[in-house]
Amino acid sequence: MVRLLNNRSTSQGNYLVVEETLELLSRIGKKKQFHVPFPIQNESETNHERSEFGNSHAMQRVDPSVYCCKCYYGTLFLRLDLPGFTRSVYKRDHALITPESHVFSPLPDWANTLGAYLITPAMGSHFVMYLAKMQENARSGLPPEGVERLIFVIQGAVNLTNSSRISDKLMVDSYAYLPPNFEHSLKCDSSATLVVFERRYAFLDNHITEQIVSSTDKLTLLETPGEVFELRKLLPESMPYDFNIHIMDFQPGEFLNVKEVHYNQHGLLLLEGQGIYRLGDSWYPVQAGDVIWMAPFVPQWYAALGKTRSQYLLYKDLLLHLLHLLNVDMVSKAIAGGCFQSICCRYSGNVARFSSAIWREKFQSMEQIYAHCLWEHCNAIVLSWILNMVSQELSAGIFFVSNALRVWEDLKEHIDKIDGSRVYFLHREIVSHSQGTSSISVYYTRLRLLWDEYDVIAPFVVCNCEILLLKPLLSVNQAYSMLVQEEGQRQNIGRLTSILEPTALYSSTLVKKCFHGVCHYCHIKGHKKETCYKLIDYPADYKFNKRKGSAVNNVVLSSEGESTSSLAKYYVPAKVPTFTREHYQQILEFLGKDPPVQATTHMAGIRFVPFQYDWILDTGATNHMTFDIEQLSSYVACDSSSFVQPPNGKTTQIAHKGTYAFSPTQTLTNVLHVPDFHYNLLGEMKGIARSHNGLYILKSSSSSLGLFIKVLVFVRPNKTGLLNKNTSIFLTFLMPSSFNLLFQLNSGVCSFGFYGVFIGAEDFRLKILLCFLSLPYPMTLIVIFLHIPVVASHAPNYSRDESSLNDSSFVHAFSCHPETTNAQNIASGSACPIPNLCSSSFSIMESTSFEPKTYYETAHDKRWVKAMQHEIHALEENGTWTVVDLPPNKRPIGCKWVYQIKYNSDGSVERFKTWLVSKGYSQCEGVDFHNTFSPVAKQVTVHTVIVMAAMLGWELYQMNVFNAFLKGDLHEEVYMTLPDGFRNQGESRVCRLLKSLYGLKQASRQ
Ligand SMILES: NC(=O)N[C@H](N)C(=O)O
Repeated sequence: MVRLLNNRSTSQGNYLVVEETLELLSRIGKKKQFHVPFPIQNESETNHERSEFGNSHAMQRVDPSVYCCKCYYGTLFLRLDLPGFTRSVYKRDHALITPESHVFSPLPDWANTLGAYLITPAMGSHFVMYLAKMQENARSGLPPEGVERLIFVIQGAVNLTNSSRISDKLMVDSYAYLPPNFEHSLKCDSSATLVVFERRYAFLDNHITEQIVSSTDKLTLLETPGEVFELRKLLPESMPYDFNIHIMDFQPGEFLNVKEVHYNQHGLLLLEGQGIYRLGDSWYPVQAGDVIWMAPFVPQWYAALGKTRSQYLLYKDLLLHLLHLLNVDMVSKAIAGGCFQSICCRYSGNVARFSSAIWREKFQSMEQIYAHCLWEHCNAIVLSWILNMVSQELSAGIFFVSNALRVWEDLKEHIDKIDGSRVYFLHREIVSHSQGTSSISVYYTRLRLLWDEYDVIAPFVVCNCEILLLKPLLSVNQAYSMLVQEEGQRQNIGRLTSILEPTALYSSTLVKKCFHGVCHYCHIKGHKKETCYKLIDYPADYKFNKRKGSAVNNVVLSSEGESTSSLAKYYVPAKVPTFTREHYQQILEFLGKDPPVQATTHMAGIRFVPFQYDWILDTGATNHMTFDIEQLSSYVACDSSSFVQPPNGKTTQIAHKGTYAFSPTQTLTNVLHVPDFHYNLLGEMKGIARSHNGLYILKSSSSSLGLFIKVLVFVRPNKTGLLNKNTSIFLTFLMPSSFNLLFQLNSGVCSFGFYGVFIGAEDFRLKILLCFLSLPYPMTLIVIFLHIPVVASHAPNYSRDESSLNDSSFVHAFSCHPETTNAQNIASGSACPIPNLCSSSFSIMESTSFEPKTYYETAHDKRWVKAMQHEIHALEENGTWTVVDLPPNKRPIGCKWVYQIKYNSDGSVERFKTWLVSKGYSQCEGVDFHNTFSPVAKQVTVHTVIVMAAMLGWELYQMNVFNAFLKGDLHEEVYMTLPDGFRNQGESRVCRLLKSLYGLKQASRQ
């Protein structure tokens, strides 16, 4: 190494070359002093080369294809000797292709010629650069239509003949430019090596290019302001030529002054000398024979090193008139090489199309071409937007499409498939997104993102929430600041209310117990036998050393109105919505009580989701309306001029008019079917109901009167948050027969709610309170009456008064404590705990249907009734049972309906599905069953069959059987009660099961 540096050069370039070699060697464990095995080329060798090239300044010029064997520096030779080593590099925005990595193969359409493609569009270029090694009697082929060609001779000589039979002999350093579609032929008698550049010609106006034959020595040196290198250009600098080839000469030590970054792409062949090329962030020692591809905008810089001149040939595109077509975004996009190539391929495809002969015919004038250029420009920009926006997975599929509209439509089609489910997902996210403990700005930002996406992919849905009812409509920012203000206020008073947060409530007061008698069971004063803890078990939170007064929870209102906390830690989240003082007073008013000295309120809860098929009360609409024709028992079509006009000002078509039956005895006539609606609206109550204390008492077609009400019921949890195990609480609302059993609570959760629409009797108040008396132990029930005016003209208005925000006091509650309820009082009507329905307004977001849990929730919903009938029909068809009288000494197991709404991928309801499930847990081994097994195919078995069918070429048929237990005969004697809805009052007959049913011990378990 020392010898090398001393003998040849101390220039930085050599030093780097050698240093790099040493570093490489040290990395592979050969770090030791070594001698350059080959002497540096001497004059005679150089002369030999010169004679081979037959050209005066070919001192270092060699055939690049064999150059690796003749390199100047033994150090490089050493490196190339290493197994698998190459200096070639291929990166996203540049490539160095060195001679040892050239691969030659016969050039198509050329005779006796081997070619090595060095730069092609596969790299991202819009041109090709290749070496053509012509052998004896070699002949060239023609480039494809519309493609122009430039050849430069680097070794040997060729004869060029054109269609006019004019011939030119081209020696080393000679070149020829051959316009697109120009007939020509290159012939070689002995051998020649050419570097060839080809690209699709970008036709412009009426300009055409001409054949040029010349050599570098005939070219004049051009001015290079600010630069020191010598520059010659092989082609004229005129409009028709869309590229040029530069010959650039550098003396040792000279370098590019400008650290160039520009839109042009380059193909470079180093003809002589050596130096350092900087490409992007990489620095490459280069020498004669090396080829470089430079993508647009790759930072580039060259310094000539060594003792002799270095010279390179440089392809440079001149898309002056197409400059706008080059889209920086596309190139700068940080994507993997393959993708990048694809973009450029596609891009060059555009250019190619632009320049094709078809275009030439297509466009008559410059205006047309410019118009098309503009189109291409927009197209390219939109394409780059799309490509930059979509995920890598998606972009892979669209790289090859060059028309932005097509890409867009493809994507739309592609993504539309999941659009529905995305809409559904967004919808649900928006509906269920709650502020929780986050600040309004966090909440707002997240919600805004959801809304923005929703707005884009789903049509605008008119929302009648309170803020949106303001006139003039607030801007989003105004609404935001209004909410922030409100947030501030609430923080000041230390309360945070969120209607979507799970809420429930316990209220109890220090009102003196109303029952003064003695329990007949334990003989202790203050309660009755029915509510005696000794008899019915103590609640877990029962305080044995109890002081007067009941448990205190979240809010304690002293006479001074201060709040304190006590038992909250047991079962109430730290920040739960609380009652405001107004609410509390309202409740007390309902209860007909004076504000106590001390009162307590507990809250816990559930999320409230309305059922789409519920009827929204007292909407103020002139007519009753339903969105669903299926709900009408009889109807007639309306003519196309029938419209309703909701308060949003739009007119909406009425499709039908018909009758809706709430129950066999209660019907609504003249109900309009308005398909555009999302809810059922009960219009003006006049005529169908009379108002009484804010309740609407329905006049029904029969003599019995009904009451519409939506109720949420919360039960106070015990201390540990759990109801006593095995505790079933039956709340019996004494209503018309079908609603007798309202619900059963045997949940282990600390609080729960129930939501439903009931048709009650006229003396509802009395009966609802009476039922509380049958509670097993003291328990506070909060009944929340909800009234949801979707298009109500009397919906709360922000401007009404400053307390309007608190008007989310949709909760009208009353507390009922068995110990505090005076049945006599209530019966005599002196206590009036029924809230005013009219004022209980509550705006709620549209939501999806919920799945009923009990038969009673579905008994009057035609869809569920239909689904149940369908299931029964299928079971009977399959011979699942026969209906028999229950034999003596036999005990039937129960059964239960299970409901599920099946959704399409777009969130719309596909169908209402029901299953009849037997209560197999009450079966006894040896009586009702002996063995348990799996009468349905296991998934793995199905897979095996499919695999076998695929392997053996079987045909597979798929059929859908409505019942899971097509087979699965029962051998045991199992009796089951008749399913709900298919049993008459007092019916004693049962189903003798012949086939398995879900839930049976004999049924599937996997
Ligand atoms: N890398 C180069 O040599 N670039 C040239 N100076 C050019 O683009 O003009």
